[in-house]
Amino acid sequence: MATENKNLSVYNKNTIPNAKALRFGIVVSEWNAEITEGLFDGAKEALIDCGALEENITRWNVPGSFELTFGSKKLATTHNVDAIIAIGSVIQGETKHFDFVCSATAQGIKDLNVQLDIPVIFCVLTDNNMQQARERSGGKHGNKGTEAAIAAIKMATLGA
Ligand SMILES: Nc1c(NC[C@H](O)[C@H](O)[C@H](O)CO)[nH]c(=O)[nH]c1=O
Ligand SMILES: CC(=O)[C@@H](O)COP(=O)(O)O
Repeated sequence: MATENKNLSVYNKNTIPNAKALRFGIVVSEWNAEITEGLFDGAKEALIDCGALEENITRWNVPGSFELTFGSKKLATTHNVDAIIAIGSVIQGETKHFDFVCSATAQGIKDLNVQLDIPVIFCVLTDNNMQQARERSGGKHGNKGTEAAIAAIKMATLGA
């Protein structure tokens, strides 16, 4: 199912564990800040709506999506968190750089999920244009930050 046919912000709290005892790290890329701030707001709002305490949410900023891997690894190895949400917005430009940034970021975050003992949630939009990014960070398709927060809670409590 494509995002076109799904609202990223819809969730059923009855199916989600309470997050009161959980600690979260959120690493936010500064590229396309209009988009990444919207994703961050959606993620933070959903975490708190599901019981997380604001003081248990640690935010770090990194320059771009490519740096999300290092930032997430450093946060995970220096702070006691139960899950990390890596937030970025990559938008196609004139060159192939988009392809390399998207691939490296996805592979890097995937690798962290193999190497670390906590989940790192891939909250990186990879859009053809700004309109698509706006539609997925609080627009008509909802907010991928919300979706990522729910995934973080579910993965942090997996098997509990
Ligand atoms: N064009 C975008 C970038 N590019 C920057 C890279 O992510 C990286 O910071 C740079 O190559 C230095 O290592 N980053 C985004 O997050 N979004 C873009 O659209
Ligand atoms: C994803 C990018 O790095 C891209 O926005 C950079 O733009 P360009 O390909 O025009 O240099």
